[in-house]
This record gives sequence, C-alpha cells and structure tokens, in this order.
Amino acid sequence: MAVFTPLSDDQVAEFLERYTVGRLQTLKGVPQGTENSTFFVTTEQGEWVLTLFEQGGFEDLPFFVDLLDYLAARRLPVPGPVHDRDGVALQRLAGRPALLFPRMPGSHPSAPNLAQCAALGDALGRMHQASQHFTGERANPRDLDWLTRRHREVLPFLSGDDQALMSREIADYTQAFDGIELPSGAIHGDLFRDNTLYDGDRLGGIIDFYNGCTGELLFDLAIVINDWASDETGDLDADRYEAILGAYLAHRPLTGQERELWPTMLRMTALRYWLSRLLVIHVDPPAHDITPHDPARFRTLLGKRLEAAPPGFPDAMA
Ligand SMILES: Nc1ncnc2c1ncn2[C@@H]1O[C@H](COP(=O)(O)OP(=O)(O)OP(=O)(O)O)[C@@H](O)[C@H]1O
Ligand SMILES: N[C@@H](CCO)C(=O)O
Repeated sequence: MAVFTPLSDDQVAEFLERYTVGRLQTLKGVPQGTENSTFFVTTEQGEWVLTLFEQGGFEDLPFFVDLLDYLAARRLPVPGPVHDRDGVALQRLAGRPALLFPRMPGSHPSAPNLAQCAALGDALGRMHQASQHFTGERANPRDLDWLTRRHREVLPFLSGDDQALMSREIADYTQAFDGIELPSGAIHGDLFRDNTLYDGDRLGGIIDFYNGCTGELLFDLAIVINDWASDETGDLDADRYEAILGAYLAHRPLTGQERELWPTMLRMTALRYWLSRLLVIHVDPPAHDITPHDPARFRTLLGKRLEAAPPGFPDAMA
C-alpha cells in the first residue's frame, strides 16, 4: 500500500502555485505509506514530499506543524513543512488536509551500524534538549492511562500466562510511576528505524511525527533503545546501546529518578507496542489491507527486559 487518494499532474501543478517552490516536473505516489497518501514531487527547485491526511485526528495537525517548525528552526534533521506565499503551511487538496515537506535524503537503516546509532542518539539528545521549551501541548495518546484502559480488550486473545504477565506488569508500572514527575517535553513517540533516513552514516532525516506529543522524554528514549539496540533474539546489543545512549547523554543527562525508572520504562514501552500491535490484529483492524506488525516481537522484548537488567549507563562507566 498505498496511495488512497490519487492526484493528477494538473492538480498538483496548480497546488504548487500556492508556494514558491517552482513548477512541477514529476509526481510519483509512494507505495510504502500505511496511513496517509504520500507523493514524491520534483520541481525546478528541488524534491518535495506531499502528504494528504486520510485518517481523521485532523485537529492535531496544527500541533505537528508547530512542532516541526520549531525543531527545523533549531536545525534538527526534520522536514519543516513548507509554508505558502501567505505563510500558511496547512492546506487542503482533493478534499483532504495537505502538507508539503522538503524530501529528506537517504533510506531506512535495517541494521544500523554504530556511527548511525550515535547519530540518532545525538539528534534525539539535541531534540529533547530543545523540546522541553516547546510550548505546544498534546497529551501522550499511548501513556500508562491508555495501557491501563485498553489492555483489557486484548486479554481474551492471550494465553493464561500472558494475561497474567500483562496485568502484573501494568500494576507494577502504576506503582512505580505513582506521584512521579519525570522531565517532559515534545517527543516523537514512534522513533523506529523506519522513521529515519540515512545517507551513509549521516542522519538525513527523522520523519513521521504523527505520534508526536508532549510527554516524558524517557518514554521516547526507551522506544528508541528497544527498537534500535535489540538484536534478533531481543537481547540488548551492548555496543549499539552504548553508542545511542552515550551520544544522547552528552546533550541531556538523566536525572536520578529517570535512571531508577529506566528498566521499568524499557518494559513499559515494550508492552506499549505489544499492546498496540495486538489491538490492530484483534480489536481495531485497519480499513486498508496492510500486513500488520508482529506483536510477538514486543512480547519477546518484554520478556528479555524482565530477564536481564539493562547495561549500566555509558557516562557512569566512563
Ligand atoms: N520528508 C520526507 N523525506 C523523504 N521521504 C519521506 C518523507 N516523508 C515521508 N517519506 C517517505 O514516505 C514513506 C511514507 O511516509 P509516512 O511514514 O509519513 O507515511 P505513513 O502513511 O504515515 O506510513 P507509516 O506510518 O506506515 O510509515 C516513508 O516511509 C518514507 O519513505
Ligand atoms: N512503529 C509502530 C507502527 C507505527 O505506529 C510499530 O512498529 O508497531
């Protein structure tokens, strides 16, 4: 999948007249998208990505625009939306909300090397340093309240052991995070490898901010470590772990409370994806025909995080 709303060359050529990006040369639908319709556009002045939003939740689009504007202005490698001649970013095209972005260079790293891991840690550390001062607000839609509410819907589809595990874990997190306020700011919320683009070792771009929200920075970091630093069996790869965290901590040292809660946050974010993937399969199947992500991967990661504590923090080992 998928371009859900096809666009003609004429439609896009006319649309581009709102901006100062030059005239249309080529238009190509991007097959990888699962939620929105995405097009690669070339003009006399460069390469762009045109996104039509298909899924609802449109009231959050101004938050995403403001966040991307804010991060791009601080030279983070994110696609800052292009604003039209009147300074407006959010448009409508073919009856859908639409945004135009610069096309970022590179491809998704499936097996990131240590330089790529360090580049990610560096960008995330810089992003979190800046994003604590971002004034926009969007509650984290996948926080502990969400886990607590929605996990009950998947329990009937799990083995007795997994039901007990999921319920016990959520009770643990509730206790561990009770009354705790961790450093917060704007977060990406889904910073998997397939939401980054690398040109060799250089991080060309962090994309797909549509899970972006304001929440605990440690939540974002734990999502990254689980996806980027787990090996095929689900164990943490010590080198990747150290490369990401070392680069991150150089920009934003963790507080004592964050260090204490780190193992719990790794478990909670593993469970967050175990649950969201189970919900896609059993409860809220998407309208479109897409291959769902495998929930078992995150059940495995949760088991591994329970089995062994994560390695020490690289700055503490120095
Ligand atoms: N600014 C950009 N620069 C370069 N490529 C981009 C950019 N934005 C999106 N893409 C490409 O388009 C693809 C789909 O975009 P996006 O991730 O926004 O779509 P989606 O429908 O939300 O899908 P999913 O969430 O499953 O990745 C990405 O995997 C990437 O290859
Ligand atoms: N990154 C998510 C999918 C997009 O939200 C997952 O791997 O389940």
